[in-house]
Amino acid sequence: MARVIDGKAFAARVRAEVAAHVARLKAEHGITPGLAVLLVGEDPASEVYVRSKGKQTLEVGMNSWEHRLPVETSEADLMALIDRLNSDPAVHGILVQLPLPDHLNADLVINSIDAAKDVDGFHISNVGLLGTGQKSMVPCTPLGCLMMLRDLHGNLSGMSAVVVGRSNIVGKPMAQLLLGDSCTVTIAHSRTRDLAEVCRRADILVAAVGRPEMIRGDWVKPGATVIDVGINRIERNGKPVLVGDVDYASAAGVAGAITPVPGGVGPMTIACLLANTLTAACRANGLDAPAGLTA
Ligand SMILES: NC(=O)C1=CN([C@@H]2O[C@H](COP(=O)(O)OP(=O)(O)OC[C@H]3O[C@@H](n4cnc5c(N)ncnc54)[C@H](OP(=O)(O)O)[C@@H]3O)[C@@H](O)[C@H]2O)C=CC1
Ligand SMILES: Nc1nc(=O)c2c([nH]1)NC[C@@H]1CN(c3ccc(C(=O)N[C@@H](CCC(=O)O)C(=O)O)cc3)C=[N+]21
Repeated sequence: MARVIDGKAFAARVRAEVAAHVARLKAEHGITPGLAVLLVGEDPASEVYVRSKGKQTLEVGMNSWEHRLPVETSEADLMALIDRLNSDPAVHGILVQLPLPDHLNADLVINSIDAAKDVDGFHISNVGLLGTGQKSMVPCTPLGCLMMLRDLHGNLSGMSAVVVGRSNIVGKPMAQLLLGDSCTVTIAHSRTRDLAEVCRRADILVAAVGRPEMIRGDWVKPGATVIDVGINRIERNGKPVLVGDVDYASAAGVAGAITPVPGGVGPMTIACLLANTLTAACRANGLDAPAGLTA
């Protein structure tokens, strides 16, 4: 049976490390890192995440602001708020919760955030910096996956990595980070032929598809490390349950290590958001960001 990678415990360690650095920043430099989260409309899943982010931000000693805006908020009003936060020196990180309502252009909104405060790493400047191997803000979910992989394997150099999914928020940045660590990277997607065969080549298999339990045990190379990014709410025996993009029951029998859902990648995403806010606060004040909490 595969070793289960405990993302919840790992995330708690990351948060403790962030909290220690925050305490030192306050004591030695008088700086308190601050994160502003913007939520437009009332998506129930987003509500849960935003509340959880706010709570954990305060727990590590940072300032937290939540801006809840009505669903009919105009692009101009949202961007005016972002402008204010961009020029507020107490705000080191700005996150606009996605998805946005249809009448708002997410690219336009995200690119109006000061790239140095873009703790999601979605701004076009950060995407370009990551792609060219320069210092940037790195998307939280892929960063969390990378931290777990480095912890497990030490050096990823030369390993064969397959990322299933090519979204801008998970699949593509994940592939860039694995490439940066010298993996041989394949990006698979809905048009990939023989997906099962492609997956079976992976020493590291990252699933970011959004299809409940699509990746089965016989797609997994024996001993491979499986990272399941998927968060799918389905009904089983009449009860709502959370499952990943990997069929855990069959994959755990074949893999060498696997992340569960829940308790795997999800908690690491929020821990990395706090790490990125700390990184942004350090850099805004001309200080180095703590190694180990960045890519
Ligand atoms: N744990 C966490 O912190 C986070 C979890 N998530 C979860 O991760 C999953 C992926 O999210 P996200 O990247 O935003 O999703 P998107 O819907 O943006 O992208 C899904 C990707 O999967 C590909 N895909 C869809 N169906 C198939 C298929 N049958 N075979 C192969 N590839 C397929 C799509 O291919 P194509 O491009 O060809 O359409 C696309 O590239 C979701 O379950 C989401 O909830 C997301 C963010 C954070
Ligand atoms: N601008 C932006 N940045 C994001 O990073 C972002 C976003 N928008 N929109 C939505 C997705 C999704 N996402 C998750 C965060 C935490 C868990 C998480 O903590 N999951 C728990 C379970 C939580 C539950 O029970 O619902 C777990 O997997 O154990 C999951 C998913 C961040 N996202």
